[in-house]
Amino acid sequence: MKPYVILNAAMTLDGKIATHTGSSEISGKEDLKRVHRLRRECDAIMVGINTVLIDNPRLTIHKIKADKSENPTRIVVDSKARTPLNSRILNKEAPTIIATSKSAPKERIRKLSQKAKIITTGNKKVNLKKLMAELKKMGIKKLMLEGGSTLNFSMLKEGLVDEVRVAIAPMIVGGVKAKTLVGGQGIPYMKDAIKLQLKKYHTLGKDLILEYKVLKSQK
Ligand SMILES: NC(=O)C1=CN([C@@H]2O[C@H](COP(=O)(O)OP(=O)(O)OC[C@H]3O[C@@H](n4cnc5c(N)ncnc54)[C@H](O)[C@@H]3O)[C@@H](O)[C@H]2O)C=CC1
Ligand SMILES: Nc1nc(O)c(N)c(N[C@@H]2O[C@H](COP(=O)(O)O)[C@@H](O)[C@H]2O)n1
Repeated sequence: MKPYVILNAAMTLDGKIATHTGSSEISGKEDLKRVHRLRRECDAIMVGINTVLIDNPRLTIHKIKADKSENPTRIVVDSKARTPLNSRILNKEAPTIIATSKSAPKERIRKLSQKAKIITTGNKKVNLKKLMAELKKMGIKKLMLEGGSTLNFSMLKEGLVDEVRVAIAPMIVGGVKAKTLVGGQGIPYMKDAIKLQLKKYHTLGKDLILEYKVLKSQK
């Protein structure tokens, strides 16, 4: 049992979700409104620790009108409990969960537990399947995965993503070190690629929105 997971991101035409310096303002203002409407539909938003360290995101609904009570729960996948105590994700605008592993230092867990709920799964890194099961038990039915590149790969590889929604901005930045929509170790052979089915597409301002269903592998 797991929540229904929607991976959402904005990328340039060359598939980058940030430049090599970490700059990532890609979506146009219309797309940001779409993203925040999607946030409002979800019970939780999940990101990887690097996204927190680089972007210091709020992960609340703040580009459209919404009541504070509508903010989804924020989740950081943070094996070693590195989330800075002054990060915006730990403010009082919404509940926060820090998903850690057994390798996290006890003292960091103690400090973070004063500001967030801690869920520990996995030995060295977070066990995403177990985390998803825990979240479902807690009543999280619909989860928005908001990156970054490394976490997107792990979630797709584990078969935990149900839908992929991307905004393609009419921009190209290049750079071998610039993060792409899906990074991680990658899949060695094209025959083993994660297969998708295009369900919807439309333009939104200057961006092109593509919505895919993830096809479950027959392994
Ligand atoms: N344009 C967009 O829509 C978005 C862009 N970004 C950008 O993505 C970049 C960050 O991406 P990444 O560096 O790839 O980091 P990430 O945000 O995906 O975090 C990855 C880290 O999560 C931790 N982790 C723990 N357990 C894990 C597991 N089982 N699987 C995977 N990761 C696990 C590891 O420490 C790992 O290095 C930033 O520059 C950010 O701005 C992030 C979100 C959306
Ligand atoms: N959809 C989308 N478009 C972009 O251009 C982006 N840079 C992102 N980034 C994601 O949104 C987070 C920032 O959220 P707040 O505005 O601080 O609430 C950022 O950390 C990425 O996860 N997404």
